[in-house]
Amino acid sequence: MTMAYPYDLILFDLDGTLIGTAPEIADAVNDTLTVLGHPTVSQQAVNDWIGHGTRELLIQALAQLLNTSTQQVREAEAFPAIEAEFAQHYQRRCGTRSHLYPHVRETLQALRAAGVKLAVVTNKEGRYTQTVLDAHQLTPLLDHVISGDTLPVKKPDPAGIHDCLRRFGVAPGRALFVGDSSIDVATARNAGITVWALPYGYNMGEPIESCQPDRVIPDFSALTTLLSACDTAASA
Ligand SMILES: O=C(O)COP(=O)(O)O
Repeated sequence: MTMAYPYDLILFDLDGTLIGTAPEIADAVNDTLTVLGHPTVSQQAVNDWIGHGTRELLIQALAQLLNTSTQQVREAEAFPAIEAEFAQHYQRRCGTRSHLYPHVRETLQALRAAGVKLAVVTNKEGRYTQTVLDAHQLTPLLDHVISGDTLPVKKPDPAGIHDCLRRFGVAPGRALFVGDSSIDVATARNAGITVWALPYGYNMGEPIESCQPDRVIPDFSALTTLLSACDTAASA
């Protein structure tokens, strides 16, 4: 018998939820800073800057090093060239030091086999999203991917979720967001869908409980167990 899950569509954040990407993001940022003749930044600092896309992360790193505002970095004449330099390093680093979190692949496979539509909604720019997903052979398991530059707005704007709901003809009550940060919780709340959160990702240094997701789940095996329990409860 095919498992009937309580959700027809599950949307996943990428960085810190499906894949631990922080080490190779730090490598690319530090490659860039080294070329520019700046000191490097720590892994912890990079972890805490993840969330608004790699462009914003690079801006934060430069603002800290140059002791200036993010606005000034964003508007600096030299910034486009720095971003282009970073792009080369990040494309090269993508997939080299990231890792899939435990039980992610089996969970996505099981959900897909049960007919649940699966999508990624990330703030990471599209070209890097694709490289990271391909490096971990996740692309064939996903029905749709929305990156930080796919739409005119990114998370916490709910447009990415709305796009997926429309695309798959799913009502908000039948969709679940699984993420690792306050940005993900806010995005799901803005779209009016349920949100479960993992505690091991990147939440700008804050414990995930402080964002008040509907549930905190320890890992992906718990996700399957909880969804199956919902099924048992529904059919009891
Ligand atoms: O690239 C980022 O900063 C954030 O990416 P995420 O939305 O997948 O967490």
